[in-house]
Amino acid sequence: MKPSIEEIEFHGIAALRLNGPRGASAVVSKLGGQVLSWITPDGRERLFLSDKAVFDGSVAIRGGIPVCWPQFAELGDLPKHGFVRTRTWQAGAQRCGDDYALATLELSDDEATRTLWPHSFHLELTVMLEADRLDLELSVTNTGGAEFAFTGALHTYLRVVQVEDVTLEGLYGHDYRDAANGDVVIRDTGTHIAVEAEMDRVYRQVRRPQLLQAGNLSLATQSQGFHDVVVWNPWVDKCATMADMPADGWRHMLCVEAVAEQPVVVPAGEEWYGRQTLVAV
Ligand SMILES: O=P(O)(O)OC[C@H]1O[C@@H](O)[C@H](O)[C@@H](O)[C@@H]1O
Repeated sequence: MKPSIEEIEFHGIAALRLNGPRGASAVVSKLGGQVLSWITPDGRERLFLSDKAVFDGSVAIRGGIPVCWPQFAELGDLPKHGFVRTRTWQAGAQRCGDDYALATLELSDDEATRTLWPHSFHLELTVMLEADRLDLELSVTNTGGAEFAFTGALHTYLRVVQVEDVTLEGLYGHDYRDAANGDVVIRDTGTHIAVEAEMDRVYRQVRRPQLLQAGNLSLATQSQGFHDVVVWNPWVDKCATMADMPADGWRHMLCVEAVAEQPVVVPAGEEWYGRQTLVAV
């Protein structure tokens, strides 16, 4: 079947389904401009979506690939992770070829966003699905008359069978801020990371791709424009405090996020791009 794109309802909300080559598919919700599902040709769902996720826009949808913007985490006075996760984006350009399907979602400032953050902007999230690969690009255009600065992330929730059994390679030799342990900055000296407790690490200036290995399944991630990588798992206790996570949710996810932790300055009229690529290998 040739790649195609259709408008669907997913958990009761408007979304686009990208049907890619060899049976690959992805679902992108208009709420949040958020990828919620990515299935590779082997039939496996690669993204975690919480069974208790809320789809009414009152809180961000827990799982998939939320867009955090114009603030990452609590690095400022805005709501945590900014405000675009709970806004409705508009469908933009769509294109399909023999080996890809591509869709763009767009969001601009309005009165409500300007009340929170007094700047004019236009965001485009472009999702390109190929057989074993998913590319996300966030473009930020400053449509106002003065420069602004933002932090942000593509907050990717990877689905894993059992997080205790996975390793993540590619972060050797990088400094990280350990947000789960008093924000101390540590240099990673291990060849890989294993998750054995709550983990909330901001790896800085990451230059290499990361490789998530889980038994005979591997997934590579790489980012451009976003210079930092966050590795996050809430583990048992924090997960238990999260209303939109099942008790065992922590076990089935690992966030490997493409992050801009240092403020990115966009002059008036200019554009910035950041990307994250996920490849099933
Ligand atoms: O619950 P939220 O707002 O989606 O945030 C989830 C997590 O997102 C991660 O990016 C942060 O590093 C964590 O500190 C945070 O807890």
